[in-house]
Amino acid sequence: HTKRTAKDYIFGKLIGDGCYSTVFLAKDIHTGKEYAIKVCEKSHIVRNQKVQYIKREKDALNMLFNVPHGFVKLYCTFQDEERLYFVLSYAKNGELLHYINKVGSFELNVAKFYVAELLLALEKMHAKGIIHRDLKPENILLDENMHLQIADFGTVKILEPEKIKSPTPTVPEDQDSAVRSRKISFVGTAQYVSPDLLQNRVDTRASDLWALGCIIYQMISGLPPFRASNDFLTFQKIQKMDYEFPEGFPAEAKDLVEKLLVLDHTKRLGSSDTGDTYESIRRHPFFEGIDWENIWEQTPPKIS
Ligand SMILES: NC(=O)Nc1ccc2c(c1)=C(Cc1cc(-c3cccc(C(=O)NCCN4CCCCC4)c3)c[nH]1)C(=O)N=2
Repeated sequence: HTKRTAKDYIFGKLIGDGCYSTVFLAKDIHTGKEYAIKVCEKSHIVRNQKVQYIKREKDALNMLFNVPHGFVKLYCTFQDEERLYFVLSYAKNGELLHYINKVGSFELNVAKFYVAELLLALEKMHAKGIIHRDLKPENILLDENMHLQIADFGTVKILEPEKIKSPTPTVPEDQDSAVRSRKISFVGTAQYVSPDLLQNRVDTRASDLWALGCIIYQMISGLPPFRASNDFLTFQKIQKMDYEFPEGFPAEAKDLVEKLLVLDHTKRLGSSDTGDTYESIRRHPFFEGIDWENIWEQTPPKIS
């Protein structure tokens, strides 16, 4: 069909809001299909020097379009005088955070299921050299069948092809700075940002593995491990590894979290895995009983 414009959609409720974008539920007037349309104000993007982030988001989403499960899809983009539009999958059941807050904390079988789907999605993303850098329960969505979809690729780093296979971290220079300085102009959401990103300005796939550890902790306890009244104090807690497990936190989950929340990113579980799967994480006893080959076809356990 011809290039879409905003006139091809009926815009509905606001379903997401960020510093540089607003996400609306929208219906395609020709097909009746529902989408999430992410709208970015051009002037705001340019003024805040975020053009690179928008380009990387589109590249990452295009790289992931043919991965059948685990990610929102980018169907098309268009623009008008003032705005950029990304037509994305509508994950009808919204944010994982909503469910964690609604039930307080997940039962172990529910946490195990969603952590396994999240790990499979991370494997696909990292195998293509895409580091998300802002994984958190707000960016993890649930589709109409309650399967997981990672959203918001506005913070990604895309490794050059020659660096994709290397198990060692990427060199400190960052795509965010024009010169090969060690400054990283981007840091994710305080509660989930890795110490390596905070300290020596290196963001690698292991940064996402740190966030995975934080998300597992939060699914089971209801709150992220590192939290304080402001971001600076949160960063301090992260760098001092100042967190503890609540009474009754399941032993296997505790062991897995402790193997992911490791200050040295080269020693994090999975950091030394070289293939396209995190075998050392898949083998952990926490995942006992997970059917890795068929999980996307299974009916997710009820969140209650
Ligand atoms: N920054 C980004 O890129 N953000 C994005 C990108 C893509 C995207 C995205 C965000 C989405 C966010 C989203 C938000 C919601 C949502 C928000 C608020 C309410 C509801 C809602 O009521 N859904 C109906 C089912 N609910 C589910 C939750 C319990 C009550 C009943 C959905 C659904 N999907 C989405 O579906 N697709």
